Amino acid sequence: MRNAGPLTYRGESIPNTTTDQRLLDRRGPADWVHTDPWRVLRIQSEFVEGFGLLSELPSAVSVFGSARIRPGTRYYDLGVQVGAKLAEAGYATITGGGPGMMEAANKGAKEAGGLSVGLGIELPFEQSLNPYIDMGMTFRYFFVRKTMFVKYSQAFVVLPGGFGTLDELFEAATLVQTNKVTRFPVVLVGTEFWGGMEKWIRESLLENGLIKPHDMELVQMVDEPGEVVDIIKKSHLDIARELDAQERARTNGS
Ligand SMILES: CC(C)=CCNc1ncnc2c1ncn2[C@@H]1O[C@H](COP(=O)(O)O)[C@@H](O)[C@H]1O
Repeated sequence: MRNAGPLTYRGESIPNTTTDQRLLDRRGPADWVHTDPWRVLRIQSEFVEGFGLLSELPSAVSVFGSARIRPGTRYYDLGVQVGAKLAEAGYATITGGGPGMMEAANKGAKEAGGLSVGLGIELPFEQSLNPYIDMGMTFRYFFVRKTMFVKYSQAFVVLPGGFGTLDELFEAATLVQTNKVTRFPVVLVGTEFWGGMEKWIRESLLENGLIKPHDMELVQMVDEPGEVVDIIKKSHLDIARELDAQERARTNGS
């Protein structure tokens, strides 16, 4: 008889090698490393690592913005202030971990004593997580990384940025619009920067009936870092009250 892990073999069914021998004794062809079934395992391991890193994170806000804005500019300073205000309000700051506005928000958060998190992405050119990150992970897959931003933060703040930032903004807007996430504030910072887009959304999307009037309220726009935090705090307070009322109604009803 032979036990192979949970399996039992007897008589002629007993294999002539052990599982360890089959694993360790031969190399075999390596083509499977480049196949989708193997990639699925890698994708799975990214979810496992990401959930492991972030599942005990305190309340957090994801901050998005351009990778290209340099230190010493007014937008960079705005990013630093946003990170600092979030830290002062007790929120961890999660960014894409890269340079520019991501670095600015991480810097502000860290220097104000908050928890600063960076979720980087593997890119075709060399790049490392910015130096203001307390906890970080670099992802291979954009879609795994995006899940982490949504799952482990309670609000999105969007600073000036390009295609990457727009992608993150509209993903959030779509998730809220389709009720995939509920009660999730999305705040744009910089009326001068975002005002043109809001006008276009109103004139082209709303007026052609491509979005509903209340969809315009899914995203709020402000200038001051303090206002960003006020909106998020108010929204979270409203949610807490609503959950409390639901709980009281449930216990009264039972
Ligand atoms: C200098 C350079 C281009 C570095 C790129 N390095 C990056 N590192 C991490 N996240 C990034 C990077 N580029 C884009 N992203 C993601 O896309 C957004 C910025 O893209 P963009 O610069 O607005 O379009 C960020 O919020 C971030 O989540």
